Amino acid sequence: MSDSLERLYQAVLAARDLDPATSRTARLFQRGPSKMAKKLAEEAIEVVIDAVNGDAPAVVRESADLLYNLTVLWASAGVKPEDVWREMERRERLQGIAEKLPKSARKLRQDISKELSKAVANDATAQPAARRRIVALEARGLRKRH
Ligand SMILES: N=c1c2ncn([C@@H]3O[C@H](COP(=O)(O)OP(=O)(O)OP(=O)(O)O)[C@@H](O)[C@H]3O)c2ncn1[C@@H]1O[C@H](COP(=O)(O)O)[C@@H](O)[C@H]1O
Repeated sequence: MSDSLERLYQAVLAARDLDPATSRTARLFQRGPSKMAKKLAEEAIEVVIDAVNGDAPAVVRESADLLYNLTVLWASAGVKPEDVWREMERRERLQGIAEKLPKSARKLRQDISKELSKAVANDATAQPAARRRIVALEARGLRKRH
């Protein structure tokens, strides 16, 4: 799939400067990111409607339109397909690591990050409770890295 999207992305880049009268892509670039975003959102809704209606062939067609409009928006935003593949691979690795963590450790890390982000969100100095929560976490043997 990534090959097809990469070829489409290159075709979109090539069409960007064509005559808007004959190239939809050139017309989208001429009309700018808000028009691109509107078209992408419309296509996403069309995919949803066809999926809810159980119309698989229509989902296929609208998904192709959706991916086309997404690559146009990527090009406009300066995003390359490989940027997205890299992010997906990063998440895959994270998921892999998370799955390897023992449940207790993973749950504990989730508790810690929740507590610490709460403490950061509030003004920790003015919120003694937040400090107490962090101290409590430290007491559970989770020393800050120095
Ligand atoms: N992959 C696509 C592609 N997929 C979908 N579309 C267009 O996107 C539209 C999406 O369906 P819509 O129902 O929203 O379109 P519509 O009914 O015409 O509605 P409006 O957008 O006109 O309001 C369709 O009209 C398709 O023509 C595409 N247009 C171009 N490409 C490729 O983009 C490259 C550049 O082509 P040009 O834009 O024609 O230069 C080429 O490689 C093309 O194959």
